[in-house]
Amino acid sequence: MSAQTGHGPAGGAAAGDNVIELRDLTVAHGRRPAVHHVSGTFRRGSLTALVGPNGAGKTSLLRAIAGLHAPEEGAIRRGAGRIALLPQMTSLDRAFPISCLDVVMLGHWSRLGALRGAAVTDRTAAREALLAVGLGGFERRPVGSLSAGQFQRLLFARLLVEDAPVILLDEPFNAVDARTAADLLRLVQSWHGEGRTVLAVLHDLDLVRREFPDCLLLAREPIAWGPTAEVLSPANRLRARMMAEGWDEDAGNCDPRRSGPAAAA
Ligand SMILES: Nc1ncnc2c1ncn2[C@@H]1O[C@H](COP(=O)(O)OP(=O)(O)OP(=O)(O)O)[C@@H](O)[C@H]1O
Repeated sequence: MSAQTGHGPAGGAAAGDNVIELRDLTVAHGRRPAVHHVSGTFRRGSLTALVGPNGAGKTSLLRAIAGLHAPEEGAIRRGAGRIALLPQMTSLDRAFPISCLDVVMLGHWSRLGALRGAAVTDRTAAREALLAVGLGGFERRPVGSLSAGQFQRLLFARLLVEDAPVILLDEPFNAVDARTAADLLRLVQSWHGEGRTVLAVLHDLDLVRREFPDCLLLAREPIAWGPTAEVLSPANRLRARMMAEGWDEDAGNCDPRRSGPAAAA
C-alpha cells in the first residue's frame, strides 16, 4: 500500500479514500458539548496530528471516532476496517495483575474475538511484537513493574498485533524519554508507510511540524484542518487560544441548525 496525505473539511477525494468522515459532529458529556460542529474527512493512509489547548475536546473526539462515545449530534461514517485506540497512559490501571505477554495477546483478541483460543502463531507474533518495541525478554514481567516508557512500548506492541488499518493515538509520547519517543515515532512512521491511517493527539508542535503532514487544530470546534504548515499559522493558534479561554464550561448544546467548521484550512 502506498501512503497518502491530505484531507480535511474541503475533502475532494473519492469517497472510497475517506476512511473516516465526520458530519457536523457534536460529542457531549451529559448535555455539555466537549467538541461541536466538526465536519471533514480523514483520507486513507493519512497521518494527522490532532492538536489544541487543554480541554479542547481532543480525547473526546478520538474516543467518539473509536466508537467508545456516541455522538450527541451529527454522525461519524467509518469506512471498512477496524480502528485501534491507544488511550492516554494516565487513564490506564497499571496495577492490574497481568503479564506483558498477556497484554500484547489482548491485541489478538480485539482482532479475532475473545472466544477464539490463542494459537501458537499468536503467541509467536506477540513475542515478536515485544521484540520490535525493545521489550524482548519481558514476556512474564507483570505490567505493574514497568516504567512509564516501558509500559508505553508495551501498548505499542499490542497495537502491532492488533494490525488495524486505522490507528488512533492519545498523547503517545507523553511521559516517555527522548529515546523511547524516537523509537515509538519510528513505528508510527512505519504504519504511515504501510498505508495505515493514523491520527495522534499531540502537544509538541515542533514534532507535529516535523513529522505530521496533516493537522486538525481543535478548540471545542475545528479552527483549521489540512496541511500542517497552514493549520499551525500564528493566526490560527491565537484563535484557538482565544476560543479555549472564552469557552463557557456550563454552556449546553448550541443551535443545531448551525453547521460546518469555523474555518477551513
Ligand atoms: N468523562 C467526562 N465527564 C464529563 N466531562 C468530561 C469528561 N471527559 C472530558 N470532559 C470534559 O470535556 C471537555 C473536553 O475534554 P477532553 O479531555 O476531550 O479535552 P482534551 O483536548 O483531550 O484535553 P487535554 O489536552 O487536557 O487532555 C473538558 O471540559 C472536560 O472537562
